[in-house]
Amino acid sequence: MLTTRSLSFEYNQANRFEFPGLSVAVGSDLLVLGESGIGKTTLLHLIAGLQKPKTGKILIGGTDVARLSGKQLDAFRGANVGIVFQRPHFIQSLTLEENLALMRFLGGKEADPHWIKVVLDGLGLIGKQKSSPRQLSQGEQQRASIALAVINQPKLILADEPTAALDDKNCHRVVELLRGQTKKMQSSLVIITHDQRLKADFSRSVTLTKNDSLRASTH
Ligand SMILES: Nc1ncnc2c1ncn2[C@@H]1O[C@H](COP(=O)(O)OP(=O)(O)OP(=O)(O)O)[C@@H](O)[C@H]1O
Repeated sequence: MLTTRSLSFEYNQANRFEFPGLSVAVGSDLLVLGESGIGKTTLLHLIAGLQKPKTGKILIGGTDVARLSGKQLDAFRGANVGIVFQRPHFIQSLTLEENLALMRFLGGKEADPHWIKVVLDGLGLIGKQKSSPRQLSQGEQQRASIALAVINQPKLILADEPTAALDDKNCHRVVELLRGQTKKMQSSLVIITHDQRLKADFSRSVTLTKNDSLRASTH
């Protein structure tokens, strides 16, 4: 479960943001849309605890991440937040299953080869566990980055432009996989994107907009 309230942030006078409150229930999802430069990645970084908000609360399963710092925050993020980046982040010298095992270690979870197989199977990657990330196709890499994000059974899955580089067929497939994993693990999913193709796939969306003072609106 994710709830944000009164979130604001500023890099400097010219780049100040006030974000709308978000609420995503367990097993549910939300699409956050907005044009380039509107603050989508900034919002994702605030929710993930990678940047500190100027004001506001970010509750993930009841814990206010805006109040955590240092090691507490790193441990909380590792165990509870899975991030799908636009370009996958792998350690190229490790196989796919070794990357997943390392992610579990970093999240403070026990190595669990059976669970790693279950996740790879669910994402259509079961034959690829011994492959190096660079041997995977672009679509396979994107599914592997979903595997990295969900391997620790996070309370919250954040996806930053996960479909930008994909064709229509793979775009909708990635969304279905993300939603399927979210339901299966009873997580909450937030997808942040400017990819308008996704709008039809989601019943709940928020569009970040800008006017005289930067503000955001909910639809
Ligand atoms: N470290 C920084 N210092 C100053 N300004 C920044 C910094 N990072 C981002 N910005 C500015 O803040 C604004 C929002 O950036 P952000 O990356 O959140 O936008 P975005 O909506 O994700 O854009 P895109 O879709 O192009 O990735 C931009 O105008 C950007 O130039």
